[in-house]
Amino acid sequence: MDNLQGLVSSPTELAVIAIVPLTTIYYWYRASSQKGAQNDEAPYLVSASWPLSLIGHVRSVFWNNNMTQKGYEQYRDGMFKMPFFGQWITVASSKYIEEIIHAPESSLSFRQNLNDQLQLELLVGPAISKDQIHLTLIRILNRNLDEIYPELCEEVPFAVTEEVAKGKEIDGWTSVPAYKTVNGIVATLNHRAFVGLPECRDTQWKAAMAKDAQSVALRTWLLRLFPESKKPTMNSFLNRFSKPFDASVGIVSRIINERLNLPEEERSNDLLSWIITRMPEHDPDARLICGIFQLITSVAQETTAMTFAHALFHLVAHPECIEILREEIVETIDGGEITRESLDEMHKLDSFLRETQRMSTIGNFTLGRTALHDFTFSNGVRVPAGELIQVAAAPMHMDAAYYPDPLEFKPWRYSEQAQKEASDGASKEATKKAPGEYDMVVPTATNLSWGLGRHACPGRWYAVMIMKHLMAYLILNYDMKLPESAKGKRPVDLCFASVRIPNTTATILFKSRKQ
Ligand code: HEM
Repeated sequence: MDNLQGLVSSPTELAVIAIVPLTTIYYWYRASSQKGAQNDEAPYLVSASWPLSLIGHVRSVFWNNNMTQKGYEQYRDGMFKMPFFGQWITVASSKYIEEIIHAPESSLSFRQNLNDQLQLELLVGPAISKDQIHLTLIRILNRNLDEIYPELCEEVPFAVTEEVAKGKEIDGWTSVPAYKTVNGIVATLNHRAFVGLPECRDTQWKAAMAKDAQSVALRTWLLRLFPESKKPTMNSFLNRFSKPFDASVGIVSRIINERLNLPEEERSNDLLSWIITRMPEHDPDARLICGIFQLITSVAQETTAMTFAHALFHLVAHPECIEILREEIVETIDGGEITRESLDEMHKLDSFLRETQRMSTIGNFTLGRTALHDFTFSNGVRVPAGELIQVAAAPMHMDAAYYPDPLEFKPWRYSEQAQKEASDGASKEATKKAPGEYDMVVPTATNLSWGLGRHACPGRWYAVMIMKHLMAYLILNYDMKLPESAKGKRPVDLCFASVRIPNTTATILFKSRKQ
């Protein structure tokens, strides 16, 4: 448990971590009552016998990364079963990726898994779980990136200055808790893109959204403890005390009314307006709008903030990269401002970010699918109906079969490879087949940070745009370094359940280069 020491930054985090062992025991109890695996299912990685499997359940929460890595190495081209939140999930190796992504939704369901993880049907209703309105909205977001970009450019200096100013002055540098700072900056940027001014800078709005995100996460956690048939009753019971999105529904109602009083072409061009436009004008359901808005904001927030904070820790742990990146940025913008086009020309920056994402993949698993009926892989392994399938993404990203010197941080791994292939006549054909294969935004069969196939993250263009711009801005405008006490070492991550969370308490020192 030493990877938790010094990493808990608030009583809420402590409370959540304290609840986890109890929940784990409950999940273990529930999973132990399931019937054992049959011969045609994947082999168990750890003992499934009662009561030994409790150890496996505890390990899958606190040492999930070690456990997944062990299974990956032991069943290299195969599959194994491991405990995960009250289930025994089947974890497949890279050999089966194609079968998973090409299986129809009616047999391996992405939606069912998303619904189970987030309890969307009960908390938001069928607009997301069945009608997939979030996908329509993110498609609109992608079409509007050119319009949103200038707003983000305007917001970045404000968000960075505001968050860095909260730090402590030490010898001419400002010391800030890095992950918290990144979270604050990303939240402001997302709110600027999703709801616009003035709300994106309004502390009341941000507090309401954060409170809703927390209470919805807690409600989801609670509902997942109950069998499917009991969940609606439990949800109605909990609704007597508080309803989902209670904190923001009042503010959202006010904004809806303000916007509906404007002709459509005068409403701000943001996520909230796009949602409102898709609701019946005479009776827009503010709570439903909050639910859809909150879902998209939450998935955008956690993922982007964690990925960026990991990258920032890699940057200060490899200070030699700062000057090289700065040179590329200065040369690319050539005395002007950072633009969307210039971001496309920053190949080293792109490569640096992709390498940090490879080494610090935020989720051990990806391509999660629920088997809606018994599903049999080409190797004859059967996954029973209702069970979850995952692919071990993080171990794959550290596998020498796919990445030479996988444990070494090679920031220019992708830009150099792309350059080599472009200048190598013999491989031009291959380059043509996979344009931009090494670009950060491109999911591949060996880089699963965005998933793969038809459910690959639809928000990745937006996320990459934000992360590249923000990193370029910070490198241009700030000197950054680790405090002496870190002794040049990248702060240790918190690996909890299947998530790799950036160190929540470590600090980074910032100094404005304008002074
Ligand atoms: C660095 C940031 C991000 C990472 C690493 C990330 C990663 C992922 C991954 C791994 C998946 C699952 C893919 C699969 O299993 O095949 C996913 C799905 C999804 N992501 Fe992201 N994501 C990020 C940012 C965002 C942003 C900014 C948005 C919204 C603006 C977003 C919206 C979604 C949605 C809606 C889905 C579900 C797609 C579906 O229903 O088919 N993500 N993301």
